[in-house]
Amino acid sequence: MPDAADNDAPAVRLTGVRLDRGGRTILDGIDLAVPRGSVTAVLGPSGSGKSTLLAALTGELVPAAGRVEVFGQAVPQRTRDLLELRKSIGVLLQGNGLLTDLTSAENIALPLRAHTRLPRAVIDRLVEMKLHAVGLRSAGELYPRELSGGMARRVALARAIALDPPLMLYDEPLTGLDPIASGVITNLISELNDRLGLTSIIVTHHVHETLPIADRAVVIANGRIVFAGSPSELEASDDPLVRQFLRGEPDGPIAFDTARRTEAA
Ligand SMILES: Nc1ncnc2c1ncn2[C@@H]1O[C@H](COP(=O)(O)OP(=O)(O)OP(=O)(O)O)[C@@H](O)[C@H]1O
Repeated sequence: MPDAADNDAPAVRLTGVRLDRGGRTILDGIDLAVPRGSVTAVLGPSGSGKSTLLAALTGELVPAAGRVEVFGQAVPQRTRDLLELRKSIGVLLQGNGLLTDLTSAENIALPLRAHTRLPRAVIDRLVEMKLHAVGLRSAGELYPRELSGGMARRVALARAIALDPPLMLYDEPLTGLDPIASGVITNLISELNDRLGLTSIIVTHHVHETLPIADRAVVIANGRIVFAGSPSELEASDDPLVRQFLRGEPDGPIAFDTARRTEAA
């Protein structure tokens, strides 16, 4: 959890960060500050390094250069310190990650069981509150296979906020959802951010669904940040890279086949 002394630091700060994977540089020269309380959309084409950026925030990936800070503290490398930091970061992964042989309530209780010594009755109450927060009060006894895609995503979200983390990271939270379920999830992300006083970072290529709830947008392409600013500045940008990305055009300054080339290598 953040120290009182770090109250002025941004929720996340990257300074001169380089991230390598499989012996290849994925992102370089990354400077980014995410203000506390904001919702930041990290946009970019497939394979541009959005998930890689999140991996650096959770300490899963150690930067090859530069510094990554969360609430004013450098992301530690020592396992024990890293586990402590991770309690303050809620992550909603692309595939929900729900355990299929546990009910929704049991899934949400998992982080509470793993990281607290709270009595069973208190955990049950907290689980109820989290289900309520995502609008699924009566779904606790359902198994993941009994949930629609949108409901499963909401249960995963309830589990991600189980420990009341001040920082939420969303990796493609809208993938596989129909427009109605997408709307429910984006509203929930925004509402939870405001109501619980969180900071949220949403990695996505669903630009038009995500920008309405974002305070800030960051676009990464060709291994670097090509835009950082407000959603309206993004829409108004005449940077060729940004325009190509927003319009989804295959030809232009963004090398869209980067990921494919890497997989073949
Ligand atoms: N564990 C890994 N080892 C080696 N290379 C990796 C690893 N994970 C990702 N990469 C490569 O790093 C690059 C960036 O991947 P990343 O998943 O961060 O992109 P992304 O922008 O999140 O893509 P998507 O939108 O498709 O999820 C890709 O070229 C990918 O092949």
